[in-house]
Amino acid sequence: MSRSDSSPDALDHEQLRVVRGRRSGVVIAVAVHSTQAGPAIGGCRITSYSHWRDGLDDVVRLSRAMTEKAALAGLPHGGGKSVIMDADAVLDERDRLLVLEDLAEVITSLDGAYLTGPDIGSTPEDMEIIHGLTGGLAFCRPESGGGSGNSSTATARGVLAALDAAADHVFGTGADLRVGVIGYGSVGRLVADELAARGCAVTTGDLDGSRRAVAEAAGLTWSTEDLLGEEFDVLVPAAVGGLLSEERARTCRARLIVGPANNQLTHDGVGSTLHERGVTWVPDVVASAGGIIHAVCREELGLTEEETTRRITAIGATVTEILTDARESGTTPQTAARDLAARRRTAVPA
Ligand SMILES: NC(=O)c1ccc[n+]([C@@H]2O[C@H](COP(=O)([O-])OP(=O)(O)OC[C@H]3O[C@@H](n4cnc5c(N)ncnc54)[C@H](O)[C@@H]3O)[C@@H](O)[C@H]2O)c1
Repeated sequence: MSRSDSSPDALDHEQLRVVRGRRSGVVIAVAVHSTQAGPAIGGCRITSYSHWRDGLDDVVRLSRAMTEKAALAGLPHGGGKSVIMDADAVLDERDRLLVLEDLAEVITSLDGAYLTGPDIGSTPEDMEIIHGLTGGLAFCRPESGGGSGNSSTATARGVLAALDAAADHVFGTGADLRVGVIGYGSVGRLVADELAARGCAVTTGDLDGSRRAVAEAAGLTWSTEDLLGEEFDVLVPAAVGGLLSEERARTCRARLIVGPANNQLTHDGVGSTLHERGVTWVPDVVASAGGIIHAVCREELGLTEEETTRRITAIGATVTEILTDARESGTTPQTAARDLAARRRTAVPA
């Protein structure tokens, strides 16, 4: 490791850099969890923390999850993540550039071990800038710059593949589903609208009430209630992470939970609570991978859109494998996903 850190969670990381940017003065952390299968990939999160240690915890946790996500998706990559710990520092365009230059400097110093992409607070346009400054170490650039563009459509496609496979596993093929979608944003909207178009009874809600008219026009029921407490066959978390706490896992009334939000569980034990209550939870590292599969396949591997779509849809087969393994071995889907990721990490195709 490049820097010693008191957090034991960071000790399984190959590299961890925490710097105060010399141009911006902002604290930036970059974590490379693994390069075993190839260079680490993972987005750049720009957000504010009450203490820099919280940002460090985030980058460590998120980069480890990226190693699992890349392995489960069959990508020739390990996991990494970067965190810029002051969202206010990028409000002004000139200041934003200084922060991006600082981040690019850290990425360059890692000698190709880490490639970044967009995450909360960062954009495809930011990736264009970092791509230029680092000589190509950023993905998900705008289509106008030769990149693969917005990842929401691919992410939604992956969520639908995961949902279809999991619903077949839990309810049997062709069941009429009542679905709740938490968050009617870029991905949630695509998933909710598609399910409604297929004839499912879909309820959605969003902190942003201005989305209600669009949702209702698409045939959805709008709710201002906490959808975790409502009765659904399937619940799709498509808002922020950390939605499923121990307490909420004990009271939630859905039978299946599958969605794109990253880091849905507040801690690993929540997965066991859901399992004990007979709620099937599809790990977000599997369900949310469509976007990154699209970016890597199009920008790096040079695959056609058709082949890329095939790889995204294969998320469904991975979900079936995980849920079948969990059922047969009596473990949680989380444990089954980790085991499968470990097996795939050593056998990643190009
Ligand atoms: N966009 C992608 O390609 C992608 C890829 C992987 C994972 N994800 C994850 O999926 C989730 C959704 O991504 P997105 O791109 O649609 O984000 P988004 O910001 O476009 O949409 C999220 C929506 O959730 C709403 N929201 C926030 N907190 C809420 C709450 N407590 N209750 C109800 N609504 C709430 C927001 O108002 C917003 O409309 C995020 O967690 C993101 O990290 C997205």
